[in-house]
Amino acid sequence: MSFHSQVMTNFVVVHESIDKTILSIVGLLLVSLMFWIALDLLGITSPAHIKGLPLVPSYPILGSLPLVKRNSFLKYCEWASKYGEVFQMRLGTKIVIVANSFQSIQELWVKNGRANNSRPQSYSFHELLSQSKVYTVGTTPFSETYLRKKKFLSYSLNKKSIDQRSDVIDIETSNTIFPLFEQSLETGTNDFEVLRISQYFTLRTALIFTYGYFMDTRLEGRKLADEIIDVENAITGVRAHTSNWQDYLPILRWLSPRRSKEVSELRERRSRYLQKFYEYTRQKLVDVSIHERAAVQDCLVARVLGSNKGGPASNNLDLDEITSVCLTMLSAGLDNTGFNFAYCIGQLSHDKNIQITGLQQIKKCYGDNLQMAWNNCAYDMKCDYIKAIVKETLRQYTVLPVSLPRETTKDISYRGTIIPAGTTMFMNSWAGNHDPKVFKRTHEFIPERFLNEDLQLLESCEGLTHFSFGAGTRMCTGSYLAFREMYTLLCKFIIAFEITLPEDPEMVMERDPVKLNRSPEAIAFEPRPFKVGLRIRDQNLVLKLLDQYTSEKRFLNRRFTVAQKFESEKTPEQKALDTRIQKKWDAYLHFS
Ligand code: HEM
Repeated sequence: MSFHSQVMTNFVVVHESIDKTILSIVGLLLVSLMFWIALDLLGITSPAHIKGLPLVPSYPILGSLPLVKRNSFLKYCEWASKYGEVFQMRLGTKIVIVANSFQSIQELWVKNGRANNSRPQSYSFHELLSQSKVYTVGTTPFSETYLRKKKFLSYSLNKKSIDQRSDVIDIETSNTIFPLFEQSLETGTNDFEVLRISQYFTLRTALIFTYGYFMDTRLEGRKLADEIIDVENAITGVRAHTSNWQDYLPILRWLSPRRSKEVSELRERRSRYLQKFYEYTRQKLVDVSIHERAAVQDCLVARVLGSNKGGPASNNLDLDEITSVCLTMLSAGLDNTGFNFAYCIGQLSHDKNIQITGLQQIKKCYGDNLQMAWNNCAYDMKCDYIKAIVKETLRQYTVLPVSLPRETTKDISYRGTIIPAGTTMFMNSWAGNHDPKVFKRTHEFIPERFLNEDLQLLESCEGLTHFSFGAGTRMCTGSYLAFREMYTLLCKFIIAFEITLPEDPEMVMERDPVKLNRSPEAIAFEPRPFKVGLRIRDQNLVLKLLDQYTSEKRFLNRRFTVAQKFESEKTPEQKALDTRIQKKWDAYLHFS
């Protein structure tokens, strides 16, 4: 046999043996899969169902996962009309209950609030993203640490605390609108994208409340602001309820290393800016200059670190808990408030009448001098019509169409069925907010549905009127802040501009939140890019406001002038504190 044919023969033999090995592995996998399916169909590996609640269609092993990957809330609405307003579904190894009507949500979330008060842990979010076990307050399961963080945050975000810091909202809403004036006056531009603008606003406000950090998103702060918005936005993808299959099928965790890498990169990027801000505040607090300390003394971190005595339990928080609270402040409203506000302005660009009534009602509350209205709206929230527009935006848009998931900590008795402790529950807030039994012409944008004939808020509308902030014991802690931010920004937009459709028909906002959504697999509705026309109503008013703004800005710059303190000037106590906190951060962050 020639050398060549010898090599060929060996090659064929080796090849055949590899083929056989592959075939045997594939065969083994197939047999195992069949065996697994058989066990599953016999109910041996499938999770136990809850007796007495309708169970929706599902596949072996996967359950309903393939059916609810995109726009799950619409599938739930479809199933609710077939099987009943509350049903159970199987997601991989879990059973989940879904509530789909105004009444059933009230019953399961409000009436049974004490039993329905924890959060389930998910692999993607709690293990991959938050390896250091620092997650937001809203995703922390019910526990001692949750109660400590919640108590501190509730105190910081209650009506009284926010009322005391209305000046921040006042200034930052002006900081949002004045650049639009300037751009409009200088370049004659009318068409603007409001989404990023409102995200910058929410971020700046959160940074001041949390760290006493003033960010100029027009200039040097923009790059960092974009980084934060992008990271937080990518993280909402990781938090999606039903599109991360590895959360429900542990076997898939072995098969998705790429996802793990992406998630750990997000975690590191997030850690970097959290540390930067925390360091900023800490440095300012030990500064000898009164001005430097004054700039940060009212913020949350200052309260925790003890320079400001106000607030309960603040000294009991450890570093992980402080980080969790700060993270919550930064991330919880960023997309939610920004997306809602952008949607609201997009709606108004379609509806001139709402703007005309809005302006009339603002004048009715504050008099014809609109400068007065501009200067006061952040402090007194007097105009019910504007409140109704904000409420209708929250209801109609329902930025989290399926609210944050819950886990029961006690048994719940629901219409003859026992829902055991440890069950995961989804609130279909989209369905609750569009329940035709409660909201007539439910898919239309009608602020008047919350008002009486005199355009005053209906008494029944002072309380829980929609589920966009959730409901019950774990309802959104930042709802008052978010509402006030949206109210003030909206008042000022209506005072300043006539809001029209943009010149480019391609950029007109789609009014249906479902069609407008660019990421049907994510936890939140995220509007596709759109523009609105913003035409200045009254140039004289704008000039007066700009004048006032320039002097306010000068005042602010004086108050918060940044001056770096030299290490050599620090007292030994200040240095010791620095080292102690730095050590903790190093241990926590493991920076590359
Ligand atoms: C329009 C803006 C916002 C919307 C639509 C929104 C919506 C929600 C929803 C649906 C929940 C889950 C509630 C539940 O399980 O019943 C939640 C929880 C929470 N939100 Fe918001 N949120 C907004 C803004 C904010 C802001 C600005 C903050 C703080 C700065 C905040 C802080 C929280 C916290 C701490 C929780 C967790 C509450 C807990 O688990 O005890 N939210 N939010």
